Amino acid sequence: MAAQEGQESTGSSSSSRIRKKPVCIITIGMAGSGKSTFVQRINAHLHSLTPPKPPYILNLDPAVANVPFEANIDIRDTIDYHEVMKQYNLGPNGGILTALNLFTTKFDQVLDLVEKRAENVDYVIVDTPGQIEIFTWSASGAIITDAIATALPTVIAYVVDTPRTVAPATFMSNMLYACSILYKTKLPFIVVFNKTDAQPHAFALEWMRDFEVFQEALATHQSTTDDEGSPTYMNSLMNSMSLVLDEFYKHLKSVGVSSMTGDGVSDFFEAVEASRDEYEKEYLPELVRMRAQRDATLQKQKEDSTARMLADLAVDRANHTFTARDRWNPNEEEEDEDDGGESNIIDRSAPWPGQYIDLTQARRREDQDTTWPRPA
Ligand SMILES: Nc1nc2c(ncn2[C@@H]2O[C@H](COP(=O)(O)OP(=O)(O)OP(=O)(O)O)[C@@H](O)[C@H]2O)c(=O)[nH]1
Repeated sequence: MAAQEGQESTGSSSSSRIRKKPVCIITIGMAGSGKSTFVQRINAHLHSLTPPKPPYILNLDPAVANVPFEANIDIRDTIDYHEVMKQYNLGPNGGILTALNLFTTKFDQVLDLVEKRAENVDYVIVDTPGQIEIFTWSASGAIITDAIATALPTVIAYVVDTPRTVAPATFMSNMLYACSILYKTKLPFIVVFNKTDAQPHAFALEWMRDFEVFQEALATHQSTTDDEGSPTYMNSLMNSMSLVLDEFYKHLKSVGVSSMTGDGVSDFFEAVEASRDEYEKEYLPELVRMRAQRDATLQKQKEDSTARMLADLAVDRANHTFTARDRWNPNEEEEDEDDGGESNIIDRSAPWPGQYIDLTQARRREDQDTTWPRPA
């Protein structure tokens, strides 16, 4: 409801005369933290609003057997994870990574579909693979995140299994991981302490607010001195880390949610709306600056290679054999790398006017003899 109110209350402002772009929520978290249940909960929340605001959902987990929500685009419709494992002779993690790599090659089509729907939805939700590192530390994860963040205001929802982080050392490891993702993506970041019905997250907020309380908790959980009475290496390390994290916590939004009961979901959407502003004020200008820098570098490279090519041509002109061989022949057929605009990403939702969706492609059929391209 908060999100809805947030949108309506700004409805009269001059900036909102142009329709706001949807916010993309990328859900990341350790295996079993409750990502899919969380996505289903926020999906249900958006459907329950008046009027309902159904989101556009992307499932990027090729290995998941069942998802509790109806995804609009599902990686499993395009990539058969078991087939990838078989053909490339891979284990489960290699299979998920290769499936994600293959899907990334089609991500421009996904973005096209998302952008077509941007007029009609307020939120795009992305569920990521269960093995967190496959998304956060792979080239394809970075490409997908960057592509989405360039097209839409984007926020990372980092889902934490609260009952499993009550031990200070585990809590700190989880927060260090969150910190690494924040610095890698540089996107607005919300820590979602999930499963608060099983374990309230007040302890986590207290540890994040006051590092001395956290250090006390550390001291009670493990011995802080060795046999000679000096602080143990682990103790010193964790104390220093907690000081580093103290800075990180200052820039962090955190909410407690129960994906089971729905408790805290409104707080989450308030944090999302605040993150949209953060994206527009901080991330977008930085993105524009980096893009301008990249364009300038590319332009410089282009000018350098043009200069080199002209110099080479000057040398070649002295040699008539090369000149004759390299002359452009208009009758020669050019190699066409375009696939003719053929699309094989499936949008499961109702087609919009003019859009043809071949539902026979919605599931890979047993009789299809697909040969995946070998990885380079
Ligand atoms: N008590 C409680 N259990 C939850 C909550 N959210 C998720 N769970 C449970 O946590 C388990 C894992 O949930 P999933 O949604 O499958 O987690 P996931 O992160 O998507 O799992 P992977 O995709 O395998 O990484 C399931 O048994 C859920 O029922 C919650 O808010 N409260």
